Amino acid sequence: MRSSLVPLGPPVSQDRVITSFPKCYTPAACLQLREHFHGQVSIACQRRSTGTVGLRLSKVVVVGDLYVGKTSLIRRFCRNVFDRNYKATIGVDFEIERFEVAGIPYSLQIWDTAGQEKFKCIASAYYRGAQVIITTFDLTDLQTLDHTRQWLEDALQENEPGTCFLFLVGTKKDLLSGVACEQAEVEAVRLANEMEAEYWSVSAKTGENVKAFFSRVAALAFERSVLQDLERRSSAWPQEWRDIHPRPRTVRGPPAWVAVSRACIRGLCP
Ligand SMILES: Nc1nc2c(ncn2[C@@H]2O[C@H](COP(=O)(O)OP(=O)(O)OP(=O)(O)O)[C@@H](O)[C@H]2O)c(=O)[nH]1
Ligand SMILES: [Mg+2]
Repeated sequence: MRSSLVPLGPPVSQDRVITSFPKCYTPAACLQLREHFHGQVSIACQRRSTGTVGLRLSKVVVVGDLYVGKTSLIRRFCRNVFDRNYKATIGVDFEIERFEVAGIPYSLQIWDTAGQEKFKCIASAYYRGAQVIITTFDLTDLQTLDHTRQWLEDALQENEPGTCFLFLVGTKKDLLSGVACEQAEVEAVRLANEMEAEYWSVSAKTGENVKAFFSRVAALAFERSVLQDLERRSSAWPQEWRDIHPRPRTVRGPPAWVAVSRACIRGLCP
């Protein structure tokens, strides 16, 4: 069903509509194995009770060494183009990508940062407030994988602990044969687990896994945004109502405090 909450601009294109929870790349390095939305999120979406989630932009920051293919990955996803010529990113750039997730409009603001050392101080000023950090490396150059720890550390430093989803992405998958790719992936999966990140291999040149990857990012970020919104709204209940009616673990029907407030409006409360 199309959402009635689309706030701005033309309708979301059909290939940005996410109805079922996208699968991970490999269960060996996966942020969550569920293949459906969290129960509370599904119910909130069905009821169109997702608060301001549809009106906000969730920030995604892409970091990694120069030349690993950050810009190419973002341009493949957002514009469906690939340029074989290298043009270094100077500082930062961003794209806004609109989705519809479980019937609710949802937007990602995807920040492309410079990998060159001389631009790092400009780029790092934009790490703050990230909901998702995507750390990238080149599958054909495992030195760039070694550097991902530092990139991640720098990005995490600007954010509150535990507030970001982390992804580790190997780029240029088209340049590796089956066995070489598998070997690189074993290393990467090991590191992803240490980082508590989800692992993906992609190719901006062929487009392999690019849409699946960003759909996964959007679905996970959306789900967390809705859960946070539900949490925020329920913790905004007046304290005395929360004492009498503890927050329900699952949203079935209007929450308890709605019934209480309706009763109060009708003059039935003490
Ligand atoms: N074969 C192949 N080449 C790629 C792929 N992705 C990027 N490239 C090439 O790798 C080079 C660097 O790509 P960019 O996307 O500009 O790299 P970047 O990480 O944004 O670099 P900085 O902006 O300097 O940090 C370019 O020549 C791209 O054409 C890919 O998936 N396959
Ligand atoms: Mg770039």
